[in-house]
Amino acid sequence: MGIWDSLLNWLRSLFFKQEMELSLVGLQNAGKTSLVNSIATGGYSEDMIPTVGFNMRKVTKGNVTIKLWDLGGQRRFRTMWERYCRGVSAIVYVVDAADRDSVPITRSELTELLTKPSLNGIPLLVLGNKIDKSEALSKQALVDQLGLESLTDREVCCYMISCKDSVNIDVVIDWLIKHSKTAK
Ligand SMILES: Nc1nc2c(ncn2[C@@H]2O[C@H](COP(=O)(O)OP(=O)(O)OP(=O)(O)O)[C@@H](O)[C@H]2O)c(=O)[nH]1
Ligand SMILES: [Mg+2]
Repeated sequence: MGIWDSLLNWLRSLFFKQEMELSLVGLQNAGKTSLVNSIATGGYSEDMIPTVGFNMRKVTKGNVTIKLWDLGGQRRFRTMWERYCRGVSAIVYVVDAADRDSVPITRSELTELLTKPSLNGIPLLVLGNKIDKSEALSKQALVDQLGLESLTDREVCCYMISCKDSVNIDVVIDWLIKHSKTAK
């Protein structure tokens, strides 16, 4: 590579390099840590350890460096969700779409989180995970049961995914990259 090419590449990387910060929230066992692994390496494991508190991971996709706050979903950790969602480019809310009994709780936790004034206007990506399971809800059923259509004061998007079978992980990454421009 000539010196001009190197210089051009360097300039390009200066202008196009983007950073974003995201928080992953949702009930325990929804698959948040599995999603981080899926985005970072495409790996998947059945033997996951529940997240205690939170983990931070940095993942680079193309020119975008994504800082991910992977939060614990057990009840005792939910009070810290708001703190880690402040100032992020997007909130990613992961739902176990195959655990139908937990949907009312996940809805009330989401509603509670979104009432926080500090999180006003932050885009929300809702992911219905585990669609490899036959009992998983359809996208429309999940949207209805979570009441997503009534959320009108921010951008809301919903995808159905499987970390296990790597379904729609590419669509999630595209959505994240598109939202990196608003990174602080
Ligand atoms: N069938 C299926 N199982 C999944 C999928 N994604 C995650 N799991 C399983 O769900 C369980 C919980 O996954 P985690 O990623 O640890 O869930 P989490 O949301 O991080 O849980 P906490 O850290 O406790 O909040 C693990 O046994 C995973 O293997 C999926 O797409 N399909
Ligand atoms: Mg976890």
